[in-house]
Amino acid sequence: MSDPRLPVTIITGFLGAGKTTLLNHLIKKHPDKRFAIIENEFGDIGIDGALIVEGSDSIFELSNGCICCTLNNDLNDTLTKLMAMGERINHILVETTGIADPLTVVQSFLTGEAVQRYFRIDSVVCLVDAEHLADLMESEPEVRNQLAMSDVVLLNKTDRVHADYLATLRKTISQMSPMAMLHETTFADVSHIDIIDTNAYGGRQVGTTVLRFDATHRPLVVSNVMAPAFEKKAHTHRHDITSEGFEFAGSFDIQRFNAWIQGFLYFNSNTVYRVKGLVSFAGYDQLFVFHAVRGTFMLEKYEGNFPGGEICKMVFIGKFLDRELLQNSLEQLLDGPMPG
Ligand SMILES: Nc1nc2c(ncn2[C@@H]2O[C@H](COP(=O)(O)OP(=O)(O)OP(=O)(O)O)[C@@H](O)[C@H]2O)c(=O)[nH]1
Repeated sequence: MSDPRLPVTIITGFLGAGKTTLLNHLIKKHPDKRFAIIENEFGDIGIDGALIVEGSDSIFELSNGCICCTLNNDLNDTLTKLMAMGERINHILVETTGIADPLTVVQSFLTGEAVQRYFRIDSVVCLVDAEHLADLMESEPEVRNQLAMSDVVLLNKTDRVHADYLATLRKTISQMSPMAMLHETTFADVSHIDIIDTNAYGGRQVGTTVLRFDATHRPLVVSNVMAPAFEKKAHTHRHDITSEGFEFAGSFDIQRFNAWIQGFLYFNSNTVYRVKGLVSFAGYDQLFVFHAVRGTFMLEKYEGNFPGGEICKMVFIGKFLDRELLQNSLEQLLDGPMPG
């Protein structure tokens, strides 16, 4: 008998690796699915929700924190709401923040009898940015945790590195995550790869001895797959990465913006990991999406519904961010006479 529980795909991967891009591919690839999406953003100004293509009526945004620590209770509340939605959904996609430890997110689905009875983790999918993996493995412990917890690894952005280098990356990844299925992708294109309903997580549990079963709880047995009852560890990891969000009711001058952002990213590429924006520019009657991952950036037309008006939302994620300096710099980019 097939497992009647609601499958959950957890999408992890460092900042800018391609998680939202994958999510959009999955929605388009599976028009038959009634997805609920849990979108977690590290910052008070949410942008990712606006970047998700049409196809799901149920998007839960958990912003201003990380579901692996401060927002863990919010995640539990969301799971309670999802349980009440019944047949309206048949698969859950969770996009974690780029700095989340997926273990804690996984634990949320394995803690509490009602949750264990209702949900099953289908797989933990990790997006890897081929261009930046080597540097990030050195500086960001979360990247190692994300790889270690994954059942499926998508080595993404293969267009950004030399083909010979991919062999080295494959070796590094298989050392960190020997049990994961590894695929190479560009723009997280999974049209030829099965990601949904692979039961990779359950498959991993059968016969594995690395997960510790807590003898004080009776583990649920469903289709011969044991769900381990994790002991919730005190969560000690500390994010020294911070996020600063800004919102202006106005438009940027495109030339000032271009000149400033290029210099800013060039001089701060070691500390600014990610910049996202939804921006209007003076003289253009549409919104633009701005993405920067380290020094690389792109600007594209916003395809979603835009009620009109002028708005500029920018989010910066990195280390040692100076809010006041950023605020002053962005104000100078607004259309009109340069402020004092
Ligand atoms: N060159 C290239 N760019 C990519 C690829 N995949 C995604 N991108 C771009 O990388 C940027 C970040 O992609 P997202 O999907 O937003 O990344 P994310 O992991 O959701 O980012 P966060 O939510 O900030 O952690 C966007 O501009 C994407 O278009 C790829 O394979 N190659």
